[in-house]
Order: sequence, then C-alpha cells, then structure tokens
Amino acid sequence: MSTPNVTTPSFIVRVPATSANIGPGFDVVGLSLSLHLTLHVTLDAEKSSSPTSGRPPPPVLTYSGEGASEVPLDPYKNLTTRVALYVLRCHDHPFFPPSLTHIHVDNEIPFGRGLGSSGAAVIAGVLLADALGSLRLSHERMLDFALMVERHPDNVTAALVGGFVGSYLRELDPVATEAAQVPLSEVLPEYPPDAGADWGLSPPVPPNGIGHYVRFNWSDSIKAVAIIPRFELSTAKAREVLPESYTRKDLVFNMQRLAVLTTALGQSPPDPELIYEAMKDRVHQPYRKLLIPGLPAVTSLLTPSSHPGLLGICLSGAGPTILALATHNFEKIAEAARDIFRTEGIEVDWKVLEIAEGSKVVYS
Ligand SMILES: Nc1ncnc2c1ncn2[C@@H]1O[C@H](COP(=O)(O)OP(=O)(O)OP(=O)(O)O)[C@@H](O)[C@H]1O
Ligand SMILES: N[C@@H](CCO)C(=O)O
Repeated sequence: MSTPNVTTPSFIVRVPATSANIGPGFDVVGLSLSLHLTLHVTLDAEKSSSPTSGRPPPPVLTYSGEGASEVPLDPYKNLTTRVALYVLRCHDHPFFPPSLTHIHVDNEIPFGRGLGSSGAAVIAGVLLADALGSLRLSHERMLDFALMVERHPDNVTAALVGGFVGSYLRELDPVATEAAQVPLSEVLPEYPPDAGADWGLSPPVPPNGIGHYVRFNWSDSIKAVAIIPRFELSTAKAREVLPESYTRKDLVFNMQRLAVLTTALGQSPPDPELIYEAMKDRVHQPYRKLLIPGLPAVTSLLTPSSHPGLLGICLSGAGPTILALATHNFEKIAEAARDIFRTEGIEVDWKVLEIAEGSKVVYS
C-alpha cells in the first residue's frame, strides 16, 4: 500500500472488497475479499471551531490506487464523502467538521468490475461519518444508511460485517417503504458551490431495521480466484438487462442450489461436485452473457474434473469479473480462464484472494 503524503492520520477507515451473488444468491449473499479501500483521515484540532457564517471549508481529498484517474476529488461530488455528509446531516451536523482537513484514499478495489467498489465506498462514507460525528451507530443502523444509497444488501452487508453473509430487506410498512424509496437524488443531492448557500431540504432519514443478515461458515481451505477483465461494466447497466419476472422452474432451480451452497461452502473438506452444481444460476448470469463475452464458456468449460482444485465458478456481482472458488491449482484455473477470454479478444488480470474481515476504524 502506498503511504499518503500527509502528516500522521488521526484515524484510518478500512473496508474490504466484496463479491455478491456467488451464483444463485442474486441480491442475497456476499463474500468479503482481501482487497481494501482505505481512508487516511487527518483532523486538525486547532481548526475545530466553525466560521460564524457559511460553511467551513471541506476537506482536501487525495487519492491513490484503483480509480485514481477517474474519481471526483471534490468532497461534494465524491461518493464516499457525499455519503458521509448525508449521514452527518441526518444527525444534525450540517457540514463536514472544520477540524477535518484531509482525507487520503488508497484503493485496491477496481471500479465497475463486480468486486463491490461502490458498496465499499458507501460503507467507508458511513464509517467516516460515524467517527467524525461520534455517532456510535450500531451495525444495523449503519446498514440502514448504506441501504438508502446502494439498495441491494449483498455487497454492503458483507463489506461492513465481513465473511460469507446472507441478507434480506425487511418488508416495511407503507410509510417506511416510502421513506426507504426516496430518489437517490434526495439522499445524495447536488450541493450548491456557493459557500453561503443553504443546503435546502432536510435529508431523508432512513427507517429503522431495513436490512437483516446472518453469517454462514466458510471452510478455511477455500480461496477465491478473481479473474478480472480489463473493462468496466456498471452495475446499473448489468441490472437493466434482467427481466422483471421469472418462471417458477428457474426460481426453484436457484433456491435449491442456494440452500445447499450456504452450507456446502462451510464444510471441511469441501465437496467439489456438490459446490460446482450449487453455484449454477438461472436468474442473472444467462441475461448478462451478452455484456460479458466469454462468460458462458468460462463457467461451463472449467470444471472440477478438468481442473482439480476448482470447486465452483460464477460471475462476481454484476460482472465482468469471474469468481472461481478453489482449494489449490489457482494459477492453472486462472490461466485457463484467461485463455478462454483471449479467444473473445478480452485481456484479464487475476488475483488469489482470501476471505477478509469486516470494516474497521483504527485510531492512531
Ligand atoms: N472508492 C470510491 N470512491 C468514489 N467512488 C467510487 C469508489 N468506488 C466506486 N465508486 C463509484 O462507483 C462506481 C462503480 O460502481 P458499480 O456499482 O457500477 O460497480 P462495482 O460496485 O464495482 O461492482 P458490483 O456492484 O457489481 O460489485 C464507480 O464508477 C464510481 O463512480
Ligand atoms: N446483486 C447485485 C450485485 C452488484 O452490485 C447484482 O448482481 O446486480
């Protein structure tokens, strides 16, 4: 990790990458992975009093690593700092605190590849606000705020609590449903550039207890090989191609597999035949193949018999990354996937990842 060009940070926020779905668990399961988004946050106690009028100057934002050339460095436009400001505003802190002088972001999670970069940015923003405002939010309440921004729970839950996690969104009463569905433009509004301008409407405070989760066991022998094509695919685009409804046959196909998968990945030793079949999906992958040339070939040609060590293979999140779960032979599996993608003219990078701990705030 590169060292930020700042004085000693006052605290660090560290959030893992995540892979959602793991085949049949569309919008349900997530797995935290050992690539991290890290914020190095510097506070200057001498600047702790607010100006008598207008807003205090926002922090300086600097960035290194993945996405550094494309991410907005204006704290009113950057996803992490906008989420932090949203959470602060919901707790009667109308501005970034004047003592917050600098945030250096070091990012290992590639953007728009299906490794939960946006979920990590959102969770980092919630944790940043929690630390800056001494809010002491519970994990449950943090999830409520995260779910107002990223509305499927799989990535944000796994990024926050870590491990192999299943989650659902509670059915809310009509008033709470409306509150949880306000447009994103009201949760993360455009902030007027004029320092004297009013922010306008109060932010929409989330209802309580939107998301609930459980952590499944994970066999220590299983690692995740992320095969990452060198192109971005936005989650929004990859969701547009999905149908509104499914046949009973396809839903039962996925539910049967998901029920088996959540236990099978915790067993030692893991059973490759059981897991390979349990990682198949009929809800999202078949529709996303047009956006990801090579997807059907990679997920059907690599099997536990052709590649010993392989347990199962699926699209990671909304793609285009492919996630191969394996106990050994990682390089052979990744290189075979690379060869298949090359026949489609797509270059990939690959990494062997561990299952990561959840998000942390560490004070210096
Ligand atoms: N660290 C970050 N800081 C600010 N914005 C970010 C950061 N990471 C991601 N983003 C924003 O999120 C976008 C990518 O989100 P998107 O949901 O499309 O993909 P993803 O989260 O990487 O994939 P998936 O949801 O399938 O795992 C980026 O283009 C960028 O706008
Ligand atoms: N479950 C989500 C994960 C991506 O954020 C999807 O597949 O669209």
